[in-house]
Amino acid sequence: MAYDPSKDIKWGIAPIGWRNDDIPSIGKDNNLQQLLSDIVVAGFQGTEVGGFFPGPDKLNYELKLRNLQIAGQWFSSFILRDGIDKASEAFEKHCQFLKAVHAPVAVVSEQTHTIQQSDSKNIFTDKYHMNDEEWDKVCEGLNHYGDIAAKYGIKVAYHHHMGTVIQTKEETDRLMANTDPKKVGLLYDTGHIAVSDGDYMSLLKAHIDRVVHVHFKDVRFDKEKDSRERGLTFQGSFLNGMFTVPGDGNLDFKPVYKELIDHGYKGWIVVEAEQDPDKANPLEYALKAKKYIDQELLGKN
Ligand SMILES: O=C1C[C@@H](O)[C@H](O)[C@@H](O)C1=O
Ligand SMILES: [Co+2]
Repeated sequence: MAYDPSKDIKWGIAPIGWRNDDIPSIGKDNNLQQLLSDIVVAGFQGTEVGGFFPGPDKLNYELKLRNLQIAGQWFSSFILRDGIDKASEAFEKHCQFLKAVHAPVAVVSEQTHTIQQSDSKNIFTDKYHMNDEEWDKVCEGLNHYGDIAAKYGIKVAYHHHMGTVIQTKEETDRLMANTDPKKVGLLYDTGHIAVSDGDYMSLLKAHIDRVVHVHFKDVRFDKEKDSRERGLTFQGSFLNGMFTVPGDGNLDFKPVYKELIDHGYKGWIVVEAEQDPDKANPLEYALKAKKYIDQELLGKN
């Protein structure tokens, strides 16, 4: 069948604008029903699973009422800390949940040594760099995850992420080179690579054939500069307004979207903007993102 982006690409928005798994106190009054109904109002087709979501039966029931789907769910991987066998047991449980909610991808991030939740480390300068032995172990473990995920009809979408062992393009290049393309796909996150490397197109162009999931996160350059100058933590930076929804910050999503469709990308594009919901009303920002996507990327009036 001919490629048709209007059918082959699904648009979602992540719960992170409503409630943040890294800081559970943020947005704690926004419940599941409120979140899912806001997503319908804003015109998205689905979301990712948040830490506060219920089990599959209740979740599937609430999704069906609103004709929404689950795109995937974050998995905090600890291959280096726990070893491949123990980490794989946890990953297999994750895949069982994803299968029960009909999600196509597992969003994987190696969290050993991460400074993402640190309340003191400078997110712009203090990340950990793996040695050769650690690199080999992570790549081996991720290939193993690929085998597990395949049993459940799910793909591994590896998330390069600020403050983690795989953050930069150089690190993502090494990961892609040392894992099996049939087992390990890439999650391309505009916001994380823009803050890490500045250039957010090269990573996409280099690995477009591995991309199985996409996060659209915009960056406010003035807030990024301020956060960098003040040496803020990851949480401090997003509470300072570093991230926002597409169309509200300084990244240009047109070449990103063009690159994806020029290469026949099939899958989800999920808007993901962590902000303080008390300052950035989640529904208002979801509507803003959808308007930008419709008008600027899809050419709708
Ligand atoms: O995909 C993501 C999941 C979050 O937990 C994370 O902190 C955020 O920055 C992100 O990109
Ligand atoms: Co992301």
